[in-house]
Amino acid sequence: MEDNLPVNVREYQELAKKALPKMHYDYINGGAEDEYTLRENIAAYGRILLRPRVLIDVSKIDMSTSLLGYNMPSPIIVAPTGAHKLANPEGEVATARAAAACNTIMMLSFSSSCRIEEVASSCDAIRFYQLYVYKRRDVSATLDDCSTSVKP
Ligand SMILES: Cc1cc2nc3c(=O)[nH]c(=O)nc-3n(C[C@H](O)[C@H](O)[C@H](O)COP(=O)(O)O)c2cc1C
Repeated sequence: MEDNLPVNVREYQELAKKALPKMHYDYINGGAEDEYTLRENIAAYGRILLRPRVLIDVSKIDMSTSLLGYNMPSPIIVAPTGAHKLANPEGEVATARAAAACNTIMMLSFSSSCRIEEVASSCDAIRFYQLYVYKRRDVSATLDDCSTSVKP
């Protein structure tokens, strides 16, 4: 394995900061308003302590679970996040391919920088779509039709 691979979120964060234009990095790294929820989310994860299973056979571990009837190898999915092309020219198509490689669920954001059909046809990940219900219900209905009509 390469020595210089990032080992945690903080190290990925540092790499992203170097690689991305400031505006794109700030959008991805920032939270809404005063970022109270962002800080609370990080603190919440910090309160979850993992007990190391020292001297226990971990050669066969099973973290599999299911979500809405879909089986997956671990309880980790791609949350809906907008504008992936800010970070990668292939955008959500690349993210969906990564989700498929991990056998996990790709949840496409309403603010996707790729078309629903484009993402759907690019990989066989299990795909969810995040739909906002607008005052103009015809807009929501069109997106709903579009997301459910693409091939499973
Ligand atoms: C850059 C960015 C873009 C996001 N875009 C969306 C979005 O388009 N739709 C949405 O429902 N949530 C969006 N979110 C919220 C995430 O889906 C998720 O709820 C949030 O990051 C908290 O999840 P976490 O605690 O697992 O990090 C976005 C979050 C980030 C950081």
